[in-house]
Amino acid sequence: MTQKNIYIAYTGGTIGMQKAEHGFVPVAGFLTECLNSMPEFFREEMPAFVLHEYSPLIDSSNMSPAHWQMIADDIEANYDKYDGFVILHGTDTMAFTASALSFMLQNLSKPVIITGSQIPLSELRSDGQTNLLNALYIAANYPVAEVCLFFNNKLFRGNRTTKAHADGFDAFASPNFPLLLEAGIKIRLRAGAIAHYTGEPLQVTHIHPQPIGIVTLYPGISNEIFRNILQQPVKALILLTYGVGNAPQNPELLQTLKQANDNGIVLVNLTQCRQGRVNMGGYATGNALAEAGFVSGFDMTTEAALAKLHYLFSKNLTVAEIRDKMQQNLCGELTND
Ligand SMILES: NC(=O)C[C@H](N)C(=O)O
Repeated sequence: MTQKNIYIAYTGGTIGMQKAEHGFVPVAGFLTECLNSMPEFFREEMPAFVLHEYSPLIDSSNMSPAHWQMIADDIEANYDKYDGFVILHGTDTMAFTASALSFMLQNLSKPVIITGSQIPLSELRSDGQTNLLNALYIAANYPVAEVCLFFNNKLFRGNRTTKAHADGFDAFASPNFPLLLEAGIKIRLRAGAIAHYTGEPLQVTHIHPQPIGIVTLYPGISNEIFRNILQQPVKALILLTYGVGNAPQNPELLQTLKQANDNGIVLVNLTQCRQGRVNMGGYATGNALAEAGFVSGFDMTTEAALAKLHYLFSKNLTVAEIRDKMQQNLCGELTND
């Protein structure tokens, strides 16, 4: 069997960091040096790989849509030369990048796996080696052709993930979608499907940063907050509602929201619960939001909804089309049936 060849796009994050005066920071060249000193990465069962280090390397708290574009363009430029792609990324905004790339990279017939670590690769007890080693091995041997996130022995659908633990190794969760694959003593495919070549070329959508508001409801929230956030140039509001999509039936608040909708702002209802989905027909308090113009985000994560809005607003679509597509399942990001 010919050895597979994997492209690693190294954007930064804890995995390649070193301790500095004010805390951990990424250091150019350091990760390659660490990897070269670890024979496990060069065993014959492992795929060949090249590592492309970005400059500057960043803590993922500094990620922006321009970086998502840089990663998507990098994959596109190297797409035909490699069997799969691993993106090394900080954990803080990994779920946002995974979600954005899932919309930006259409017709994938090769795996794109994002991973990183909670402890730098060079430190004692690092989770970086397991995460990267497995991501490379899975990209070569279990090529699930979608944007995935690998962490703590679990392969997730990228646009279903959220960072769920600030300082544990089990840092990611996919509350509304099963694992694609589990790496125990045996590697077992769960909801993931192994890639088959579709013949369709990769299609990359260019996205532009969009002004989008996100508000979490809480008892007593004032209408002033909404009036402020719904000013120009905001194009969409994600409201993190109670339970299955409920909000207080405050006439002034509902009028502010309805006015925003009439002004062409896309209003998306997501639940602030960790798991489950929005059903605005469940209670009068949810129905009032539907009447004000809210569309249901069903069981999307906030990360996926935000990335999807960026994606849709970057295409030449009308507001009505965007509202419509927010409720459709475009690439496995939501369940609406
Ligand atoms: N574990 C990590 O990678 C956290 C780091 N602050 C980052 O997101 O880049």
